[in-house]
Amino acid sequence: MSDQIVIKGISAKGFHGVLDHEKRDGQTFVVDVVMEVDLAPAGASDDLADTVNYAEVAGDVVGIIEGESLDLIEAVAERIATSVLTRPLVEAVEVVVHKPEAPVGHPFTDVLVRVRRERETPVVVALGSNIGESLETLHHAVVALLGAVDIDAVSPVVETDPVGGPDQPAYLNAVVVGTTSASPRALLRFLHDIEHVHGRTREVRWGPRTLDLDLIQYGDPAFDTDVRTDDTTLTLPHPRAHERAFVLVPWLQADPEATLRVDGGVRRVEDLVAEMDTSGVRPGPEGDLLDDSW
Ligand SMILES: Nc1ncnc2c1ncn2[C@@H]1O[C@H](COP(=O)(O)OP(=O)(O)OP(=O)(O)O)[C@@H](O)[C@H]1O
Ligand SMILES: Nc1nc2c(c(=O)[nH]1)N=C(CO)CN2
Repeated sequence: MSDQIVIKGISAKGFHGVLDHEKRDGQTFVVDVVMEVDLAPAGASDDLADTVNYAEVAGDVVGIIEGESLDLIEAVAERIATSVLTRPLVEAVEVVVHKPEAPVGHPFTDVLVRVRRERETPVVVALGSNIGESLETLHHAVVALLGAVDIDAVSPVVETDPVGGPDQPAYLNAVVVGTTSASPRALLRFLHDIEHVHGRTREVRWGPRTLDLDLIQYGDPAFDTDVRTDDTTLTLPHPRAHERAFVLVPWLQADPEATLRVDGGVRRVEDLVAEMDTSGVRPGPEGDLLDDSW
């Protein structure tokens, strides 16, 4: 990602510092923020909703400078970085906090700290294949996912009866859980690119496919940090995940503590699985999808 939104020289009075007089009298702090954001969607749509409103970010930064008194500019920078990363479109942020009136005791022009923080959002990706060498395809897809996802766990492979669509062969399904610094849309594009490499075409709804990668969840509903969107090009959480044993059974195997937002409420995947018919899901070929012995 090379696109950036840069705000330089946001200036406000704060009361941060180790010394008593710094906390009492205050001084000027100056902040630069560099946000890594995919600007192509806003470039095409000319719509503020597709990007990050820099005025809002500047307002948040001033709020932190003027807010709770901290000892260290490191802590000020960290709070600003955390605040900027709550915006789902920001994939990474660099924050510089300058303290040009710092009590250094010698002539100087500036003192500053610089931090860079990347988003590390928990994500769940479901994989399916029922055409070609499905096991090999799933293995290659999991390895390709490493380009955007730090993988925490890969489920065992399950063999599943097809759900919906025309008459078609059984599927191999699996689920990957991990974290990503990519935005939801950037991650979906990445998934589509992997599908494309494996010759995925979209002709029949729920029809047979060489490879299907679905973004099931982005963020953690247990901490209310999951992204919710009704947009048909990216719906989160995936609108059919809660009723699909071929997603929930392997997901539970990969993460026994998993939770999913269903109709606005947070449900344990373990409970959802206990309530559903799982007779169409069987153990698949044994082995580790990340292992290159396939
Ligand atoms: N959470 C999501 N994960 C993946 N694709 C999504 C998601 N939300 C919306 N989509 C959109 O759905 C479109 C169709 O995706 P796809 O062809 O994989 O559907 P499908 O696998 O046949 O059906 P299903 O969506 O029920 O799994 C994609 O172009 C994508 O933009
Ligand atoms: N068993 C199974 N059935 C499906 C699957 C799948 O991955 N496994 N994917 C579908 C559309 O995404 C439709 N039906």
